Amino acid sequence: MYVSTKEILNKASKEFYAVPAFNINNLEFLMKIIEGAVEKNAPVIIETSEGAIKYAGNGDIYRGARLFVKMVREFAETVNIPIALHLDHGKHMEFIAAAIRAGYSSVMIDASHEPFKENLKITKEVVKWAHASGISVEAELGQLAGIEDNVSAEKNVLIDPEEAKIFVEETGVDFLAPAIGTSHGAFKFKGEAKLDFERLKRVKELTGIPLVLHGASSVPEKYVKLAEEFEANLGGAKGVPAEEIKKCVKLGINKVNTDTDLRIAFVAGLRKHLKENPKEFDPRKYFKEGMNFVKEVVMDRLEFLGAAGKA
Ligand SMILES: O=C(COP(=O)(O)O)NO
Ligand SMILES: [Ca+2]
Ligand code: NA
Ligand SMILES: [Zn+2]
Repeated sequence: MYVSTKEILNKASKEFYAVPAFNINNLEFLMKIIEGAVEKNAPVIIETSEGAIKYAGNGDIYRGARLFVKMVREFAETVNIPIALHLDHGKHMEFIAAAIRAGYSSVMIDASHEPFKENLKITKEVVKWAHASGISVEAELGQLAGIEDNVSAEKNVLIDPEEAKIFVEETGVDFLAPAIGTSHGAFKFKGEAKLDFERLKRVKELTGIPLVLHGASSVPEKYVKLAEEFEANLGGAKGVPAEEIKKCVKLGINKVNTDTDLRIAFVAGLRKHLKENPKEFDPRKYFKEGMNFVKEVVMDRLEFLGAAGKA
């Protein structure tokens, strides 16, 4: 079923488990995410960044958004697990407009690089606008270091729990992404992962709404090693250990954004297959191994987040 993200996340918030939000850019990743979620009998959130929409629409934003809605709805309406489609890191109004018009389940307005008051103002407008079409909204407070699609933040600016309370009350936002120490991409931490659990606990207490963990890929050693065996160069790649993410779920994280792990799993399989099958030129064959690794990551994540069996 194609459902609202709010429905999926309110249930998860009540029962203290989390649902992964997997980023896609194409059919191949979408197929394996759905397959994995069906096998795990789990709800799943599909999300696309602004870059993914530009990529799919070949620059035509509305066409890209519409293509993803049609692909995801086609899958959702033929399986009996709840599936939502979410605009990830919406920063420009034309993407938010396209996602709302195309029929996304939810949109993120990411104005977290703006000063608090500005972020609040922008988010409040988007909430009014999206809610008028029955679409739920995610916003972000604080900044994740690293590249966020087209905005690069130098350093982590952690969320202020007291500000979060005011922000949620004033904007009516449906779910909130608190910056608590993660960052996007494959190179997250210099040393050990350090997430501010106390701060997360406080944000949940003061807001009481579903919370989102960005930059939540674990960058599993297994796929990094395999990719490097076949000439990848991912030296120093480091993610958030699954145990740390599980602690976040216990403290109130309900949506766990995962992009990098699928990319690394896929490229490991692709490199391996191409190297081992120099005669192969059928994409249905040479994509297969990487697609199966994507499915492995999906099923493992659904399991450890507690979403398995919750469809
Ligand atoms: O936050 C993410 C994904 O983060 P990763 O790079 O850790 O997969 N998307 O919005
Ligand atoms: Ca941001
Ligand atoms: Na998001
Ligand atoms: Zn993110």
